[in-house]
Amino acid sequence: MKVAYLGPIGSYSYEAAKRFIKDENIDLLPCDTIDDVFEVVDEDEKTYGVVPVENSIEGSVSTTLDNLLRADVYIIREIVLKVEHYLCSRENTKKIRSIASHPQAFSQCHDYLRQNYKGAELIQVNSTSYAARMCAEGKVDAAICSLFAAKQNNLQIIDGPINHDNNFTRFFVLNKIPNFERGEKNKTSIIFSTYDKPGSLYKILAIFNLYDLNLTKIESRPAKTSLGEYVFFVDIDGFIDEEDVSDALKVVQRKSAFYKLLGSYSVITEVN
Ligand SMILES: O=C(O)C(=O)C[C@]1(C(=O)O)C=C[C@@H](O)C=C1
Repeated sequence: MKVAYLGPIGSYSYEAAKRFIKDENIDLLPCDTIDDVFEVVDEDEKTYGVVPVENSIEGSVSTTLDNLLRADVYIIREIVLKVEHYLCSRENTKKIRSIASHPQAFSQCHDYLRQNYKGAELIQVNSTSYAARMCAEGKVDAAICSLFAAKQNNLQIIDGPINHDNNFTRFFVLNKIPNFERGEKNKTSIIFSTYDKPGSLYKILAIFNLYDLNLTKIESRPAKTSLGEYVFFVDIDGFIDEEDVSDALKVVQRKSAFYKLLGSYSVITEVN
């Protein structure tokens, strides 16, 4: 068994992957992009994948949602981590003209950057740990990354945490096999689309109401078929083996133009 994650070592996805494997001696496989993580999971049922899906400040990671729509993989676990970003550099200097990080991390530090580094060039890269590596190689003046990534790359901490308060990211663990395992806190995720008729979304939502199910998230994304066509991502409080959940989903499936079960999984929340 292997666990693929958005690398290199020291990304928040790496932290989430470590929470998933606990102390077991399992190979971690760093990938350059979220697309690559989905690809390796889709190709090999022995490989698990860890991807970020949603942040409490910046919202959904659209690449992850789009891959969930496309790929033939399932969500088997959710991991929630508190995310704390630091501004790091090779030297303890205030002269910072270029800063590298992941776009999500820049957004999570938006106010700090506006107040302190308004003129700096912000260079978007694939992950915060990649940004740390670039900084160590002298390609940028600073990086926004975790303490662990800074340490891995021998960087000095200039400031931090520099993110907005209440900064949490949800990660999904993916696998090709729908090996759904219930835990203490469980969720079930689906994607559906409606027919283009008055009240069609309302009628689907009425099914969840009828079965007294709590939705923890609903989000629309372009269906990528034509402009104005959408799919809806829904997370439900509850596990697929609960009668109300499985009965409701049977009806939702019957009434939807498109339906996909993404997974039923337990949630691990680690907020330090
Ligand atoms: O760049 C990383 O370290 C990641 O794991 C990606 C990611 C994200 O895409 O949301 C993960 C957590 C943080 O919210 C910022 C970046």
